[in-house]
Amino acid sequence: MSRSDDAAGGTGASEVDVIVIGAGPAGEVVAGRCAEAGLSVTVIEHERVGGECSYWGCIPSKTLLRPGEVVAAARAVPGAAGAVGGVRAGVDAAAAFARRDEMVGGYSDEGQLPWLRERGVSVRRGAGRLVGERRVAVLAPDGGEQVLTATRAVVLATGTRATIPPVPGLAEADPWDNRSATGARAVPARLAVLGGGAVGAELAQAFRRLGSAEVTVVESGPRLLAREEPFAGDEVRAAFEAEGITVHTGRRAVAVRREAPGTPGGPGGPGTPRGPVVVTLDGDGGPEHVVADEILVAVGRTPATGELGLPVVGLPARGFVEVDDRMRATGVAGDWLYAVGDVNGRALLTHMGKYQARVAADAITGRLDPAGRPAADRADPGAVPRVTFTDPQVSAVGRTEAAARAAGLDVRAVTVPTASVAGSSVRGTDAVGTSQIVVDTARRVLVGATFVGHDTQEMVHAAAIAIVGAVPLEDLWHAVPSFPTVSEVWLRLLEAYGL
Ligand SMILES: Cc1cc2nc3c(=O)[nH]c(=O)nc-3n(C[C@H](O)[C@H](O)[C@H](O)COP(=O)(O)OP(=O)(O)OC[C@H]3O[C@@H](n4cnc5c(N)ncnc54)[C@H](O)[C@@H]3O)c2cc1C
Ligand SMILES: NC(=O)c1ccc[n+]([C@@H]2O[C@H](COP(=O)([O-])OP(=O)(O)OC[C@H]3O[C@@H](n4cnc5c(N)ncnc54)[C@H](O)[C@@H]3O)[C@@H](O)[C@H]2O)c1
Repeated sequence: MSRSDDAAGGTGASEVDVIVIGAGPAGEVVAGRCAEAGLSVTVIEHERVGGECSYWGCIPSKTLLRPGEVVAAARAVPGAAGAVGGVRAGVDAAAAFARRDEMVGGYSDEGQLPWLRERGVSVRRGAGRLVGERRVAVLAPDGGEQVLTATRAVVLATGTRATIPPVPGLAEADPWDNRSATGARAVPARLAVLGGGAVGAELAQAFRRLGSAEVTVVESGPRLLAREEPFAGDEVRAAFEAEGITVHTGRRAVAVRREAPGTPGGPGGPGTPRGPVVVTLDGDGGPEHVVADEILVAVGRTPATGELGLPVVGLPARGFVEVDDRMRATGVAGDWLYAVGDVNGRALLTHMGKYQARVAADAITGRLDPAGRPAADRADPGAVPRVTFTDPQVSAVGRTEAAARAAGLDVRAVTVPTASVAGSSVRGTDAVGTSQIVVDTARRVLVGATFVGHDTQEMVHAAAIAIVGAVPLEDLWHAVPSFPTVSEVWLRLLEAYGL
């Protein structure tokens, strides 16, 4: 089988071992790992190799959060505080945007191609869609179409797009989604954010610290970060309110109006300023309207499956592609169709998509896992790590207390203040947050852990290892945390449990 690399525009082979549709983080990894195992692989991408994460997700959002985080951290350290102004005054938005541009490679995927090239993966530019069993049509940017055949497997890795809810007037108001927000070139004076999940919370704080005078988060559920422990959302809310971000929970936008959309080239003509947007809220307890200069929609994700031709193989035309633990699409016979990453809806996180990609590649190539077992997803749902990069951070892995009980586990949760250890105080005067472990009382092992606080992002992997390794509490007792680190919170938690 030929291994032509047509990333530069060649034609490539029409029959290969594996075809991957979508070259985001999940698609890249499944393609690379299959190729490393000696298979011929073509990956089809209609935008940029690297996907949402690289250009409009993880990377730009974390880059835009970072300046505000550093300035806030410095302000909490007597001796350093004088070197920076106020939390927002110290942030240079133009320089932050320039750094963002650098981190996204100037929105070019040139830097992402060598990794695939080195593995002999062929990249086809165009939109892929299923046209039969193991058959995929590629619609090239020039309108040409070619049908490719996979002798072994087709892997769907097309990810998701921002969901725009059917709120009257919202679409006409030309709202921001994660792409426009992470790609912003100016800071709106007033920003309204619909949705208080990870996207909404991170970007609300990023823009407040980049200089937005008013940021208002409207969340329909009872709290921010609903997937996490309730105390996490409450503590992030308290931090938001302390720095002037308004949070409305239990409220929905029922109408949106923008007098003059005024986008460059739009109804108001090139360069016309956009008029303010007025968001009408339902529910009680707060204002009826929020007025802002931009409105960011962050209410969840819609799988990019509508154009994939799924009915051809007997699957519903839209929605997430359901998979088994080997990442095979359920309901499709013959073990040839796989789905990895956001598109299967299991865990919408880059690292989990890449883990699923390794599982799928090994399932396709027949490689056993390091323990000699057939490749399978053994992390989800019990050991999914996640970090929300707000300040304070919410770093968690495994099940929340409620999710553990819902899964039928008999658990006991203990909490301690993250600030109860010297490492937190040495870091600064602003220590906040709660840390918690959720313990399976029958096995005396961790099934969940959450650390809210500063610099907790690096603590979560220790908890992941404790959960995946099913380390008994009695053994964890001998894992001595260094002094003075924030990790000493582990010791406080074990003591709180009664050890
Ligand atoms: C603002 C924001 C911040 C985030 N921050 C984090 C974070 O900090 N950490 C984290 O773990 N996750 C984060 N995420 C989630 C993360 O971005 C996704 O989980 C991840 O990008 C999913 O990877 P994927 O490969 O499954 O899909 P995607 O990254 O969406 O890639 C799919 C690719 O498929 C292509 N494609 C789609 N349809 C077709 C087609 N028919 N033919 C050819 N190509 C096609 C697309 O162009 C795209 O390149 C964030 C998301 C957002 C929106
Ligand atoms: N740091 C990270 O790892 C990170 C950062 C960003 C995104 N992500 C991933 O991206 C995924 C998508 O994030 P997201 O924040 O878009 O979705 P989400 O599902 O996490 O949160 C969306 C929120 O919007 C609320 N909502 C829904 N409809 C609403 C409406 N009409 N009005 C007001 N609120 C409404 C929901 O109650 C929910 O709390 C997440 O699942 C997460 O895994 C991860």
